[in-house]
Amino acid sequence: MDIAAILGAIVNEMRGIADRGMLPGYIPPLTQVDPQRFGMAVTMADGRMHVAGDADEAFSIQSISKVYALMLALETCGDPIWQRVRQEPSGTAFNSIVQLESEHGIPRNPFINAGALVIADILLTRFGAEGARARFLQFIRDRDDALPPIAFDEDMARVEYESGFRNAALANYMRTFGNIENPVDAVLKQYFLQCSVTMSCRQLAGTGRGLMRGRTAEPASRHVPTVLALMMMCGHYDGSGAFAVRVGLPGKSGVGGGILAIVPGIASIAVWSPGLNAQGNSLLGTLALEKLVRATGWSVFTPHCP
Ligand SMILES: NC(=O)CC[C@H](N)C(=O)O
Repeated sequence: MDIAAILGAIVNEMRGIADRGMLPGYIPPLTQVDPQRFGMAVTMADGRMHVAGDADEAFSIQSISKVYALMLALETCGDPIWQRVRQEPSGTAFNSIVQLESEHGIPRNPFINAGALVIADILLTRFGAEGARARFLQFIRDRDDALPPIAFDEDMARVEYESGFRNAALANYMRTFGNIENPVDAVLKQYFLQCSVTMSCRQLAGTGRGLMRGRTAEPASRHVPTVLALMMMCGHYDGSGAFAVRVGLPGKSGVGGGILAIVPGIASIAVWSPGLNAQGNSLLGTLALEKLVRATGWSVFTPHCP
């Protein structure tokens, strides 16, 4: 299968599409990004990397960071984290507050904002403020040591901190149920820093290698199947069902327009197109993944031999 040719064709097709979705107006720096940008990268289990379009341009990974935060929390704090965040799809927007009241401050899953705030709180309790920042960044860097340095975008984190009233409300509300242990301020700072990490598609696909669990990959974490199951069910918020139907891969989106998708045992895929659909997921990113999966037969719901 000629993955490079498939990616090249998809990039060409995407260039010609006029409706590129909406930029997220509530995070001002993200409205400055050129919606014409489009990149894709695929890392295969044998280590080969294929890239196309703007695959080396760094973008804000935003909620894709929730995957790494969850993995770090699972690997360092283990299954007790599931007492504070559940494993169920929410069916609500990424920043929704409605379920928290009737569900006593326990978020549905770690990929909606409320759940990710709890995970940030867990990391803060475990490592302290300085330690949690450092461990988080190191954890991503350790996913692929061939990568150029990955960093926080401190300006992005500050802007979100100054205007993130909804996230502040979520954290304060959960604190009233005792499900946030640290000062809300510190939790928000940790969460926004995590969201602010910038990476290119090439880097993002590289950091997904551990989730792909290719035959040549390093020993996989026992938590990988859990993380992939949650990505499939919850990785696109109230668009997760449609994403599973259209693409058929565990994936995680961010409002920066990136999506990380995993073909277990076969490939780690990153796509970036800044315009979003109504659920806040990359409009063309989703379409491109649909096309890639159709061309390769990589949906986990399609029988295939690696
Ligand atoms: N879906 C997302 O990427 C949301 C992340 C963003 N930092 C927020 O908290 O709103």
